[in-house]
Amino acid sequence: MTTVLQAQGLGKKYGRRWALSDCTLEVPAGRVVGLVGPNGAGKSTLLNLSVGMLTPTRGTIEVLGAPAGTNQQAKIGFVAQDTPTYARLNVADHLRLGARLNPAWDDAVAQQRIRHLGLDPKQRAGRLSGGQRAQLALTLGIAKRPELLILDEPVASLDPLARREFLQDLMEAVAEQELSVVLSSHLVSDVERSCDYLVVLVESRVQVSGEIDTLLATHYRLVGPRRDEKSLPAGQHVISASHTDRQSTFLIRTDQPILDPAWTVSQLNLEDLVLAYMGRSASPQENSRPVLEVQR
Ligand SMILES: Nc1ncnc2c1ncn2[C@@H]1O[C@H](COP(=O)(O)OP(=O)(O)OP(=O)(O)O)[C@@H](O)[C@H]1O
Repeated sequence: MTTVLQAQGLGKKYGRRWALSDCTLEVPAGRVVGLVGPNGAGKSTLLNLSVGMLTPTRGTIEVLGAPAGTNQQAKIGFVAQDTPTYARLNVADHLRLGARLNPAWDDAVAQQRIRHLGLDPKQRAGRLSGGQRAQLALTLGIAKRPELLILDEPVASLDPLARREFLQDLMEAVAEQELSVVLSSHLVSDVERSCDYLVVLVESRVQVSGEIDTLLATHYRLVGPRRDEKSLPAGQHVISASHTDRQSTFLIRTDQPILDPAWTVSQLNLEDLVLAYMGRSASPQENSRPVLEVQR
């Protein structure tokens, strides 16, 4: 399997309002994918569609080679944004339930994580803190040993140390088993630390997707005398532009060497890159180039 998630013209409508519309996306297998985008971009809607919790209004979505929601439950781990647990069941009950429902359940991993987190097996989930509940839900997701683990803002409620440890656990799980991960996050630093593939979603549209190393190696900041963006060579795709009276700054994507000596050229870090693509929604009329043209 080369693709774990494939969406084509995918849309979801609530009443008259589109939560996601015309989303086209392909996620390769064996990656840790960071799904990033502003509030309301449609990330949770996309992830819920991918596990069959929602059904598309339009378009298609395939997960692990089959339409989303069709008999894939054993192969997919999903931790929703509100990290659902059963309030009246205790921690040990959750592990027992996990073992009962999941054929590939790894009890040693589950027990070890619970011990390491210092969670009391007899504590009811309803009495855990928000962060502890998130840790319990994440433990269930990892111990299930899925082929694909989908996490909707998994670390949002964790303290910084717990966040780092969780991402470390996740990377270990990825290294040990053939696991693909898609996680949404607002924290670019966490994406940088744990993901090797990036998808930026803005207003339902994939603005850019690709291997993070490749993206970083092909994006540049050009600063130099004021220029019109139309004067740039055809292979230099402008992601954002800003001008003063005498100076222009362009964030561009290109595979080719930048030969013009008028430019001071620097590479972007991941945060610059993400923010540049997130900013493209602010002026859609200027952003007339089709999104996929800037994908590799
Ligand atoms: N159940 C619902 N009913 C009506 N509108 C909804 C519902 N769920 C989501 N929406 C709308 O769909 C759009 C996309 O929401 P979604 O939760 O997918 O975004 P998101 O990218 O996950 O945002 P955030 O980063 O804030 O979690 C938003 O405008 C939201 O208001």
